[in-house]
Amino acid sequence: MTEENQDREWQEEKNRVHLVVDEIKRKINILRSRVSQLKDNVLDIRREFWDDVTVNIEELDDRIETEASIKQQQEFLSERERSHGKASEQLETLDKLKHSPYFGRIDFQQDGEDTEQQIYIGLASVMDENDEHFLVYDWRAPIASMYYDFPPGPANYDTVQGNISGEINVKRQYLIRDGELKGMFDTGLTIGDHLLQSVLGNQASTKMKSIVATIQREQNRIIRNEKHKVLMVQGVAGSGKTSAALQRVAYLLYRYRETLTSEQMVLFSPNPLFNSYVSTVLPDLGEDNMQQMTFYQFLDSQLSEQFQLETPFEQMEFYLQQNRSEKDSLREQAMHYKASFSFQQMIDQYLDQLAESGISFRGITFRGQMIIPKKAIAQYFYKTERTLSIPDRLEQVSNWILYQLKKLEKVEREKDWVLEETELLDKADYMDVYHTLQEEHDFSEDTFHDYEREEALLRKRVVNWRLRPLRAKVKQLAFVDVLKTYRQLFSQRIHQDLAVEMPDRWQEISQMTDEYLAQKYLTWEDAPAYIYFEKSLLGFDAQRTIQHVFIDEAQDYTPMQFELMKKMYPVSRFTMLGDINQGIYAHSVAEETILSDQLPDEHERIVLTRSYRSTRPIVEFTKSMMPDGDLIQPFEREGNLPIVMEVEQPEMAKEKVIEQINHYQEQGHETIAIIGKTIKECRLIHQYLSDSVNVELMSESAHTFGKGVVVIPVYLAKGIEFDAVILFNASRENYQHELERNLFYTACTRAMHDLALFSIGTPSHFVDDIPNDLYRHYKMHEIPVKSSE
Ligand SMILES: Nc1ncnc2c1ncn2[C@@H]1O[C@H](COP(=O)(O)OP(=O)(O)OP(=O)(O)O)[C@@H](O)[C@H]1O
Repeated sequence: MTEENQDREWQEEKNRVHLVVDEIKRKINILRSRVSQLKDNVLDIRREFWDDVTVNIEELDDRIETEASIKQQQEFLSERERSHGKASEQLETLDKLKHSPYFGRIDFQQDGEDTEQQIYIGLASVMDENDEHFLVYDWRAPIASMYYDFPPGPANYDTVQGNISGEINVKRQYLIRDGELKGMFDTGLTIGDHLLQSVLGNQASTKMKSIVATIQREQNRIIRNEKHKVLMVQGVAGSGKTSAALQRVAYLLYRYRETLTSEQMVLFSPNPLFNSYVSTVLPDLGEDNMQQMTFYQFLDSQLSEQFQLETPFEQMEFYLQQNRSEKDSLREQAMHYKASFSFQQMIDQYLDQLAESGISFRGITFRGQMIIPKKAIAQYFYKTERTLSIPDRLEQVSNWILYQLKKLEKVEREKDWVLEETELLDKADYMDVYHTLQEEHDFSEDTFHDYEREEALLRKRVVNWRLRPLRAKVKQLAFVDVLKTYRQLFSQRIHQDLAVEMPDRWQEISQMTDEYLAQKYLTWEDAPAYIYFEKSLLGFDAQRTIQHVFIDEAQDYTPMQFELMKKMYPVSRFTMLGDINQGIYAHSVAEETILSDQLPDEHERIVLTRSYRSTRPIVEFTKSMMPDGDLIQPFEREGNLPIVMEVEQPEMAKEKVIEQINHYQEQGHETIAIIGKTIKECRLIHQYLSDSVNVELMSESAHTFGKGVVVIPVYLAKGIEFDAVILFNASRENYQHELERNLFYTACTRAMHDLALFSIGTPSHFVDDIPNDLYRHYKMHEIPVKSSE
């Protein structure tokens, strides 16, 4: 293109930006007055709510009419509120678009058509003044997918009517800030190395950013995938798994906007810090956040008050402790076994046995008296139809018990204690009884036996009131002693009959498990198993409204945990994202995880190998420590070589770390993480540094982090990134086991621009695997000061 043409084109594009921004501003003005009108409307309706309702409660007909009138008024108010909410959201989106209305363009010539279409792509659609043509297409529109999927040349996209093919003649990126065109580039194969370079070169933020302008083709496959019930993504560190997952949520909310809402989606995240880290992405995209929770919160909500539940981080701290006792190593073995598929099979087989015999029941007592002994309940249960599931059979038992309670109720009403307790009834009960009597009079005109009738009604109330909690418990199937039944699994008698693989020291493991259960303490490895067992026995209270479940850091989930989720969310689709190299729980190294497992369901697997987060030197360094590291490709972004600094003792490390922090801050790094292996180590680091540097300690309870320097254990830094990372003690002593390799790798891959490893003593052998030219190695010796005599 000649320079003159270039200038002309630049001017045209500049003018177009102004034109679109002007149209957006015009729309904002109209919308603003509509929003304020709707707001006044809503306030007026609320203020005058009762004026417009006909209230008359004298007669039955009047009451019905009053109710209808209230309902009508309520519906009118809700409709206005909804319209106001919708218009306010549109206004917010337009406010964003006014600064940057679009970021991309493709010129597409559809096969068989004469004219080409210019498709401008932005955060949301904008129509022209007459609502006839798109000035901007939403990035999620079907036609916009070609922007992410194809370089200039032949291209196609799917629509509801079928696939449409043609030719992309121009593919262009724009940088528009404050409503002004700042730059534009014609792009080739990948979307704007230019733009991506500049985005990735920015400082890390304490909140995750949206990537719509630079989504890569392989990420787009994740975002728009709709074929399979289970989508599984194995992506290397920093490959954009979380980013793609969040854009996918936004995509689905757009694609199914008539039927899907953010409340019907759940994201399982690794820790509460991560929750807040990603919380701004969807609102930035103009969508509401989906539900977010950790698996711990999920389990905790299921266990209610029954148990004390160990957190995954407590388990991790246990696992990482240096000096282990004999009992500790037994628990370690138990942790592996309980994460295995064999253990799930053991539970399933045990459940099969329980269908024949062995469930422990609780007898039903009323006022201290046994009314239905557990033996009778067991007998009734084991007489029910065996082809039915256990939960269905228990439902039958529940109905039978409720029927017995009904019979009992009649007998109890006549007893003396009931009369005594009528005095305990409150005023409202007496009033109710009085009204009932009055109504009865209205109908029968029979005032005879008033006193007896009142007493009978009061007696009925007392017994009903006393039986109510019992009935509720029966409905909850509390007559099944789940814990006792589960504990039987760990008694020798039961497991002898099970045809599953047992670990070497099963007997000791059983005993240990039983001891924990007796204390109502659930270790992290026991909790999913217990809930799986409980729900299989009593029935899953399935959440059928949830349509999509996203599991981030999926490599840390066991098949049993996944099984639980599938049963809790039976109609949901699953998107699972993880990295086998970042498995940091004991089981994720040795046992099956949902990423390594062959999923029985129909699923699609997408592999991401390009890492965007870190500079090329950091990726080259980190990938060299992983066995399959060759598969990891860095995005070409230059930077400093990582540093490995070996010091003799902690005092020296402290001094050097402070120097390094200062150096990073001078370079303009705003978020710096000093990563430790355990919280214990982090507390020590914090103590070392806090009198010289402003540092914040992040513990399990942390929900947000700010700019500055933080000290954080690896497991809480998961999924998050920082401008610079300092690994405090990368020594051989501290990092040696295979599980620790993953921790080590996860810590190092949190760095965007700079990475420094400090080692007190010889560095970990994971560093030995890295070629020397990929880092700078310093060894600091203390120079003995000669004392002058
Ligand atoms: N297409 C993209 N355009 C711009 N930035 C991107 C893109 N893909 C990823 N990134 C950036 O790369 C970084 C890593 O992304 P993200 O956290 O989503 O990766 P991840 O695979 O979930 O990482 P990890 O597993 O290591 O936690 C983020 O800063 C993200 O903004």
